Amino acid sequence: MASIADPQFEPLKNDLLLRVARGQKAERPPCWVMRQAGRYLPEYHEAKGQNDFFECCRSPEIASTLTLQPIDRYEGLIDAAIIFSDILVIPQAMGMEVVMVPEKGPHFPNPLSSPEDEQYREVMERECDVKESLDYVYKAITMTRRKLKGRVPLYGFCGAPFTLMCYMVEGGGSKMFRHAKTWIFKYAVEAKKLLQKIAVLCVEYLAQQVVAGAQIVQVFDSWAGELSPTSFKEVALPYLVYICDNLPARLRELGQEVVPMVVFAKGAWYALDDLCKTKYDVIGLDWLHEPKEAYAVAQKHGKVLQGNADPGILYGGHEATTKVVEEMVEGFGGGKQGWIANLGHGITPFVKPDDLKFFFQEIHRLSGLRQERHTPSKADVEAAEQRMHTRNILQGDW
Ligand SMILES: Cc1c2[nH]c(c1CCC(=O)O)Cc1[nH]c(c(CCC(=O)O)c1C)Cc1[nH]c(c(CCC(=O)O)c1C)Cc1[nH]c(c(C)c1CCC(=O)O)C2
Repeated sequence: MASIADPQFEPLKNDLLLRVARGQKAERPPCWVMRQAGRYLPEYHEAKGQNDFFECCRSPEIASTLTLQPIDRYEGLIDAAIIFSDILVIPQAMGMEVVMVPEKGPHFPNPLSSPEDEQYREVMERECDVKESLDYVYKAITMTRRKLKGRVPLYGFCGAPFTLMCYMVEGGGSKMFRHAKTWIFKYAVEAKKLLQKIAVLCVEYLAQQVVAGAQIVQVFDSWAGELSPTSFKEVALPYLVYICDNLPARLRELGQEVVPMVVFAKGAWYALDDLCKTKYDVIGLDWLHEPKEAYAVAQKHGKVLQGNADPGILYGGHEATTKVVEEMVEGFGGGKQGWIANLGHGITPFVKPDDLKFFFQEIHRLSGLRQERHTPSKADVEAAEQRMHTRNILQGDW
C-alpha cells in the first residue's frame, strides 16, 4: 500500500513541494525551514512543558502537536511539515544512552572510546531492530499525517552515518572532533564497520517512516564540513550513497511508493558535484554556496536544490532578509523549478516568529515578481564549473 495515496489519510491538497522535489516545474518555490518546530516558538515551550526532550519524541501525541505548530502559525505560507524527533534516536536504538541537557544539547554518558571498548563490541554485535525499537516514531508520523489532513506533505528524516558516529564517539557536540578523528584515522577499519552498520539501520528506519506515512525523507549529515574533501569521500559519501542506493528497493519490497530523497551534508560545499551524481533527488545547501553557482551545477545534473539562507539573517531585520531572499530567487532560477526555499541550517533560538513569517512572505512575493523562468546559459554553467574547479584546487582536492 503506497502511503502517498493512502486511503487512511486525506488526499494531499498542497503537493507543490513533492512536485518540485521530483524535478517538475511549479507556480512558485515551495518553502519550509529546518528545525521549524522548536525553541523560537512560544507555543513549543507551552506544549513541551516540563517534559524531557526525548519524552516528547516518544509521545506521538506531543510530537505530532509540536510538528503541527509551525503549520498552523504559518498557514498558507509554508509547504511542508517535518516530524518532531531527533537524529539521535538511532544511537539510542543501538543501545546507547543519550540524554538532552537543557541549554547544552545531547549528552552520551558512555561514548564509544575505542574498538577495544566493551561497548563498541556490544553495539556491533547486538541485533538492532529499528522497526520495533523506534515504533514510537512511526506512531507519531501516522498520527501527524492524520492531523495534517492533507494540508502539506510530511518529511521523515534520519542522521547520516558519519554524523551519528561523531556523536557516538564524542559523547555530544564537539569543537575539536578529537575522538571522531581518532576513529576515522587510527581505527579506520572499525570505524567503517560502525558506519556501515548505521547505514543499514538508516535504510530500514527511513523505509518504516514511509510505511507510517512520511512522504519525503531527508538525511542530515550535519558534521560533514569537519572533513577534508578526501576524508568526506572515504567516511561520509559512501554511506550517504548506500542509503539512497538501497532505500528505493526496500520501499518497493514493502509495497510502498518510492518517495523523494533529500541529502543535507552541511559544510561539504566541495562535494556538490559528487552529491549531484548520487540518486538523491534533492541536495540541501548551507549558506557557503552562492545560489547562482550551485544552481548551475545542479541543473547540469538535473537535481533540485534546497536551502540556503544563513539562519543568522533572521536576527538582522527585514532589509537583510529581503536582500538574501532576492539573491536566492535570482540565483535559483527564479523559483519556478529546481528549488525548495529553506534556510542553510536549522532556525536558531531567539529568532522572532514574525521575522520567520517575513522570510516566507518575501519568498512568495519576490518569486511572484519573477515571471520568466531563468535557465542558466551555457556560459553560466561553464563559469560556475571553472569556479568550483579553482575552489577544489585551493582546497587541495585535485
Ligand atoms: C545535529 C542534529 C541533532 N538533531 C537533529 C540534527 C540534524 C540537524 C542539524 O544539524 O541541526 C535533527 C532534528 N532535531 C529536531 C528536529 C525536529 C524537526 C524540525 O526540524 O522541526 C530535527 C530534524 C528537534 C530538536 N532537537 C533538539 C531541539 C531542542 C531541544 C530543546 O532544548 O527543547 C529540538 C527542537 C536538540 C538537539 N538535537 C541535536 C542537537 C545538537 C541538539 C541541541 C542543540 C539545539 O537545540 O539546537 C542533534
